[in-house]
Amino acid sequence: MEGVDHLAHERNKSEFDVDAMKIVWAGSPHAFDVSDRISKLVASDPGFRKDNRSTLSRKELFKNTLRKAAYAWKTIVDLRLSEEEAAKLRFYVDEPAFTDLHWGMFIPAIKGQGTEEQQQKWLPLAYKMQIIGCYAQTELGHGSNVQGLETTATFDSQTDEFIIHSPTLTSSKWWPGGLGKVATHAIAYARLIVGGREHGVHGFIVQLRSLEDHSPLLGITVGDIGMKFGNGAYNTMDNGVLQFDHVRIPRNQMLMRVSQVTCEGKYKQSDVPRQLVYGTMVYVRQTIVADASCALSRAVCIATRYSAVRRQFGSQNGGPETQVIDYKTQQSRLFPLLASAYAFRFIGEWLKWLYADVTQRLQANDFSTLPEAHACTAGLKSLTTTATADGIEECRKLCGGHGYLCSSGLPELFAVYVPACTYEGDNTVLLLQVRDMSCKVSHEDCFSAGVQAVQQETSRYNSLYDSSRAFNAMSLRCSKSALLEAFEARAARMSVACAQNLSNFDNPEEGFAELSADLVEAAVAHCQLIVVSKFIEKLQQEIPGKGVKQQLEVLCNIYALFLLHKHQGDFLSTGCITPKHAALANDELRSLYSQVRPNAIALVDAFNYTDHYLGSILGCYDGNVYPKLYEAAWKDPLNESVVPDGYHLYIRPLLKQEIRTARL
Ligand SMILES: CC/C=C\C/C=C\C/C=C\C/C=C/C(=O)SCCNC(=O)CCNC(=O)[C@H](O)C(C)(C)COP(=O)(O)OP(=O)(O)OC[C@H]1O[C@@H](n2cnc3c(N)ncnc32)[C@H](O)[C@@H]1OP(=O)(O)O
Ligand SMILES: Cc1cc2nc3c(=O)[nH]c(=O)nc-3n(C[C@H](O)[C@H](O)[C@H](O)COP(=O)(O)OP(=O)(O)OC[C@H]3O[C@@H](n4cnc5c(N)ncnc54)[C@H](O)[C@@H]3O)c2cc1C
Repeated sequence: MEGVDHLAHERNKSEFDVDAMKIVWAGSPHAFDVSDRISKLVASDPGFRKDNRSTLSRKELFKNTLRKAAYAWKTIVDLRLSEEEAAKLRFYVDEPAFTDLHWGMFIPAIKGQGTEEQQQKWLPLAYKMQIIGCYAQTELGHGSNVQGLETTATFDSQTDEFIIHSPTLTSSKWWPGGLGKVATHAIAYARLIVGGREHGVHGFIVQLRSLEDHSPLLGITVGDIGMKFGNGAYNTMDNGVLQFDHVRIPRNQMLMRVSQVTCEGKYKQSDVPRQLVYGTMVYVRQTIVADASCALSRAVCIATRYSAVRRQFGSQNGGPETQVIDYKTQQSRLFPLLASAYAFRFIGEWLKWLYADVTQRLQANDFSTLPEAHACTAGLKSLTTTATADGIEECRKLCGGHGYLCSSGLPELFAVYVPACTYEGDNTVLLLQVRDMSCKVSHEDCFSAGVQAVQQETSRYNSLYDSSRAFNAMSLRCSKSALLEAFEARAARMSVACAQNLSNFDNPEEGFAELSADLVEAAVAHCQLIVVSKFIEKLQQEIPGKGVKQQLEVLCNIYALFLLHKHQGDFLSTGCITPKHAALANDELRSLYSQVRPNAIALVDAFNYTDHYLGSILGCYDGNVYPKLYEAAWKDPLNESVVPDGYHLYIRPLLKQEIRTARL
């Protein structure tokens, strides 16, 4: 029935103020207002329709993306949207496009690595989209190993130019989004050579295409790298290939905040650390963490609403069957993901704060917190994207057969999301960067000390071990500090074990390589500790709204106890908890799931997603799933004719046993 809310009875059960939770989720009343307004604007504009993506050919899909990007820009300009509103609009349009890289990497790279003069020249053009940029770092032969890039930038003092060149096939730029068909400019990373000496990888602004007719400039070979995973999905993006054949650019197009080349051919390194060349990646990794909560919450919203609609088994005396959300197994798979979505929201907020703090310090030439920012963004990007990709797939399974339909929205969401585990740094490679993060992570101090500090860490571990032995059922249930200490003790113990094993090797590099799988596990433990500690910190703030804080307390406990249950081997083997505690944690989880159950629908309503953004029949707000699935099936292009194309050629001869003579 049109207009009936099939989930109203679920909404009536909720025990907290959903509107207040919407503000907590958005971050502030202002952020809620912007997000709410812009999401509705996009949802109500047919120009942003997206329900036909999976049936379009690549060419149609890409042209449609170009149209939408142009239409989005027109909307932004016509409505004079602020930078914040424009970013939200691109977010809710919900289609990977060249604009992501233009706004998300090209502009930040110029801001972070360009001199004042370079920023003044290039940023106004980029802000008005009079040039469109991409971020061309990865090559066919090297992605993770940035120092292994082969493209060269050789200074020619005679002409005051750099010559950008791809000396080998493997030096071809490969993957940059927006490069394939759209970008007019690139930040290209190349090995700098001045006076025959190499100075490592630096960024250069290179024009690729004519601003008149879009043809590639002299010496540039450029194109798309081909279809990627999934129908529709990330194929709206023109990931590209690029070769330079001795392309000349003026000297002042090397990004020169970190180091400079003078017209006499002198290479000068400023006080700024070399790692700032990697600064754009730190920025984007931080935004990827915030995005993880969006993607996971979207999948969880779909799976939760559908689980309340779907019924299987358990009918008593002809009454309705059981809603699948009432099965304990469904709850134990779904509710930890709901809790993770909230946990990632808050860690994203914290990381945003951390990044803003580092940026402010960098502007004042204080580079002291850069290593920690790098370790935290790398580790948390890895943790949250892995959990989100796995979580989306779990949500698909939680929706049974219908989750496999494109109209559930979940296959496309997974296909679009899963490369987040690879881009901006492969998740394993990034976890290996967490080696500098401290064993002494607490909620005041999340950073630094170094795995080598074995003695200090061992004594820290011992004291944590003593306090964690004081655990009992009450402390697991009521005391956040007991939980936090268990996570601290586990992370500390795992780091100490790595450090002790490392000290058995004469050559640290060899030890590091040999023990890298253990180091990765220790890094995950640290990152989980940070997420738990920041969730607890969030709860220490004032949170207005009836019952809102209580719901968040429950979710925080679920997040922590679920991890404790899942990784109980680590917790038990490090002696942080006893088998009895592990069993108590499990009992407590079941009780927490029962507390979430009546609030589950309201907790996903708090994400405030429009049906347009969700893009899922199973997740639609009114829960009117079956008529919508039935209707959508008939709209499939295959159903345009009753007898399919190909009947006379392939089906009829088969039925008439003429197949051996038919020409296939
Ligand atoms: C709003 C946002 C919108 C849009 C964008 C979002 C999504 C769009 C979708 C996709 C876009 C995708 C883009 C890309 O993928 S761009 C390419 C990204 N590439 C990578 O991430 C490569 C991964 N590799 C690396 O980051 C590094 O090379 C790696 C850290 C793995 C290398 O380590 P290594 O130690 O071998 O390197 P060195 O260069 O020798 O470094 C030595 C030293 O420096 C420290 N370090 C490394 N990276 C950083 C950094 N980023 N910041 C600060 N410090 C850094 C490193 O730890 C070493 O320290 P130390 O041990 O103390 O010497
Ligand atoms: C959709 C998408 C969009 C992208 N967009 C861009 C873009 O806009 N600009 C750009 O420049 N790049 C882009 N990239 C490239 C991306 O950044 C790289 O693919 C990524 O950094 C991984 O590097 P790689 O491909 O070299 O993986 P590899 O390093 O070759 O990884 C292969 C395997 O080796 C393992 N491995 C590698 N090194 C180590 C190690 N030291 N220790 C242990 N294991 C290791 C990895 O864990 C992985 O399992 C994009 C990639 C994708 C998929």
